[in-house]
Amino acid sequence: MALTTAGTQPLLGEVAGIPLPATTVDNWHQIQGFKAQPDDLLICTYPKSGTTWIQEIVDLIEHSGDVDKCQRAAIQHRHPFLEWARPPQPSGVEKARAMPRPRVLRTHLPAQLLPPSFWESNCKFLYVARNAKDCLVSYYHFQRMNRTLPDPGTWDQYFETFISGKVAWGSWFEHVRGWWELRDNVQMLFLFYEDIKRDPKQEIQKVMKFMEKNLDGAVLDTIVQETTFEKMKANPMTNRSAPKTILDQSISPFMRKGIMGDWKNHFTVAQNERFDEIYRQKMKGTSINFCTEL
Ligand SMILES: Nc1ncnc2c1ncn2[C@@H]1O[C@H](COP(=O)(O)OS(=O)(=O)O)[C@@H](OP(=O)(O)O)[C@H]1O
Repeated sequence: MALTTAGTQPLLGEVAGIPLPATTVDNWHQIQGFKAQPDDLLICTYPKSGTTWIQEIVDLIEHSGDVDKCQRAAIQHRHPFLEWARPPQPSGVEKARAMPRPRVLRTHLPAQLLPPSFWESNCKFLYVARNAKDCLVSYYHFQRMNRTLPDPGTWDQYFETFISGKVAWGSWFEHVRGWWELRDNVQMLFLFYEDIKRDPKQEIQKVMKFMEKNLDGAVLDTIVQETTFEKMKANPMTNRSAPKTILDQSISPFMRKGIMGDWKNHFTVAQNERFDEIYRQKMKGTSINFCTEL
C-alpha cells in the first residue's frame, strides 16, 4: 500500500503493517531469501540511532585501526544495507552476496522482518539504540533533507507521525523492544548511543571483545579519536555524501549535531508530557533502561 507519494511514485509501502521504502517492498522476495552466514556481523539500528558511527568504529576495529584502509570507500558503500534496492544499482543483497567473508552488513529492519536465515546462522548482531526523543528530532531533520522519504510536514505533524509509528521502519518502541527481547537468545551486543557518547573508550572495548579483536591501547586511542563527531563530520568518507536530489545537506546536514538531549530544543512541555506517557505505556514491562539525565 502506498502511504505517501512524490508525484506519482509512492515513497513508502508496507510489509506486515510496517512502513518501508517502496523500493524495499518491491524487492522483498530477494531480501527475505537472503542467506546469512555464521561469520556475518549484522549492525542493526532504528534509523538515526548512530548507525554511521558504529559502522566506522567496527570498520576501524576490523582493520586494526588502519585509518587509510577505512578511506577505501564512502561509509554507505562499505557495509551492504540489506534493504537497499534502487535499480539499476546492485541491491544491498546483491552487494552482500558478492562480498568476501567475513561480512559486516547493516539493516534498520525490525527483528520480526529480518530474513529468517539470520536466526538459523548463529551469526553476530550488534544493536545500537538511541533514546526515542533524540531519534525523533534527528529523524525529523533527516526527512526534511532526504528526498527519498516523505516530507515530514511541520514539527507538530511529524511528532504525531513518529509516535504513531507511521515512519519508515515503523515504531521506535516496537523496534527497540523487539531487538532488546531477543538479546539473550542470539549472539548480540546491545549498545546505547548515549553510552558511546559518554564513555567511547569503554564502549569501543566492548565492541572489540565482541569482534574477538585484541588491539593494543594505542590502537584503541586512535579509534576513539577518529570516531568523534567532529572528526567524522570533517571526513568525506564518513560524512554521508549523496547528490542533492537524494540528500540536500543545505537544508540540514547529515552530521547535524551529534549530541544528547537536543529534544529539549524541540519538544513543548505538553509534547514532552505526552511522549513520557506514551513511552510508559509502550515500554511497560521491559527491563530496558535509557539514560534519563540528558
Ligand atoms: N561520531 C558521532 N558522534 C555522535 N553522533 C554521531 C556521530 N556520527 C553520527 N552521529 C549522529 O547520528 C545521527 C545519524 O544516525 P544514523 O547514522 O543512524 O543515520 S541513518 O539512520 O543511517 O541515516 C545524527 O544525529 P543528529 O546529529 O542528532 O541528527 C548524526 O549526527
